[in-house]
Amino acid sequence: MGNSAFIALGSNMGIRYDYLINAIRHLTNYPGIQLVNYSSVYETDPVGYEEQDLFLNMVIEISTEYSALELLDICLKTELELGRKREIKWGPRTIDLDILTFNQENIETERLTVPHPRMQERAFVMIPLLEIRHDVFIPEMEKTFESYLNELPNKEGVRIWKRKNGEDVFEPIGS
Ligand SMILES: Nc1ncnc2c1ncn2[C@@H]1O[C@H](COP(=O)(O)OP(=O)(O)OP(=O)(O)O)[C@@H](O)[C@H]1O
Ligand SMILES: Nc1nc2c(c(=O)[nH]1)N=C(CO)CN2
Repeated sequence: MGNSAFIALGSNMGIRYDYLINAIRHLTNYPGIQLVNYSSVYETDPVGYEEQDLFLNMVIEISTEYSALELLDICLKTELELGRKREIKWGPRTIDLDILTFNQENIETERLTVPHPRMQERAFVMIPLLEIRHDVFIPEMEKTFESYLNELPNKEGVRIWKRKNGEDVFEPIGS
C-alpha cells in the first residue's frame, strides 16, 4: 500500500465511542485501506463553539492505495453513513473525519488542504497525533509538530478516556 495518512476522528453526540469505532470499521472495510496505528481515546473540551457537549477524539494512521482526494470522498461518505448532518459550524456532530497529513505532501485544492490548516492549534488533534507519531515533519512547515504542541495552551482540556467496568475513567495526560 503506497500512501501513509493520519486521520483525526471526533464525536460529541450519542454513544461517542461507538461512532469512533464504527468509523474505523467503515474505513478499513475498503480494500485499499489498512489500519497501521491508533491513539488512545481522549475526552476533550469543545473548542470553537463552546455551548456543546464534550468530544471524544482520537487519531489513526492508515496506509492506503487511494489518492488524497479519493480518501477525502471516502471520509465524507463515512460521515454521511454514520448520520453526520452539517448544521452549526464547529457544532455538534456524530462523527467528524479530518485528513491531517498525506505522505509528506502539501496539497491545496478547492476541496482539500493538507496538512489540515487548523491542526497545529488544536490540542485535541496534536496530543493524540504525537502519541502515535513523533517524527512527523512536513516540508514548508516552519516547525516540528512537537514544538507546535509544546507551545499550545489549554492542554488541560484534553484527558485520556477509558472505560473500566462500565464506567468512564479519566487520566490526565503525561501521568
Ligand atoms: N484536510 C481535510 N480533511 C477533511 N476535509 C477537508 C480537508 N481540507 C478541506 N476539507 C474540506 O472541508 C470540508 C469539511 O468541512 P467540515 O464541515 O467537516 O468542517 P469542520 O470539521 O466543521 O471544521 P474544521 O475543518 O475546522 O475541522 C470537506 O467537505 C472538505 O472538502
Ligand atoms: N474538543 C473538540 N472541539 C471541537 C472539535 C473536536 O473534534 N473536538 N471539532 C470541531 C469541528 O471541527 C470543533 N470543536
